[in-house]
Amino acid sequence: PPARFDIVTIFPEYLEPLRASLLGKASARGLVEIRVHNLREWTHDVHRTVDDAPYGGGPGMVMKPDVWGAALDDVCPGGALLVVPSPAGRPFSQATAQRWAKERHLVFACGRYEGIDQRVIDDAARRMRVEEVSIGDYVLIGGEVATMVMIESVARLRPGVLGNAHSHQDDSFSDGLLEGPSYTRPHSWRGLDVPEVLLSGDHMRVDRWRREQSLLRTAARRPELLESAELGPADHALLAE
Ligand SMILES: COc1cccc(COC(=O)c2cn[nH]c2)c1
Repeated sequence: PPARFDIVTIFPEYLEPLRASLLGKASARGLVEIRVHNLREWTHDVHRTVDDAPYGGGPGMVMKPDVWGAALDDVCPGGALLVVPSPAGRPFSQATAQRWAKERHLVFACGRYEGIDQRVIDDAARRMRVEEVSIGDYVLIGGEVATMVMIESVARLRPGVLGNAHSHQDDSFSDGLLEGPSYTRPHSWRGLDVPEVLLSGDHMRVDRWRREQSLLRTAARRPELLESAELGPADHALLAE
């Protein structure tokens, strides 16, 4: 059965890229089902207002609870998982993507302005699972781009979405370390040569070299990942050098 992604947004055209390329093909093949809903369909006034001034004052605007409540009543059946992209959310990671890839139905609420009235989330949590999730420590204009990031990372884990050319078994982070450098032909390019080990045909040596490159790159760029990675004595020896 296809995984279903519903997205509620005031900028439906922002989600057009999901129709293109890989995900477009996956949708066409019935592997995933992506539906985009315009939040303004649930407004009640002639101006189709979705936001209002924040109680307690302060800058910016807050998205109205009644409009969102009406939209989520229609879009979310009981069993769905509601995702709210937000700078204030729990961090999104590959582990989140793996967990969500098992879900039948994900609904993404794309907030803008200063956010969505908290009661929308509190009310939704009465009848479905709700997760406020951050894709990183920076502030976007709205949740649409974060939603595309998350849908892409989840959809690619669904069987059949990726051609078998690039399986996700050996994803980055699959062993908790960063991927090292990659090379392809020609073996010499602008005076830069491919590391000789990769041309050696010695698979044991290649595997060991790649592990070393992952360790060194992780130590240099993301040392905090080393704590949770499974390192053997050879790994510790290399890092101690
Ligand atoms: C729900 O309320 C808001 C308010 C403002 C922006 C957004 C969009 O999300 C982000 O900016 C984001 C997500 N991960 N990192 C940044 C949502």
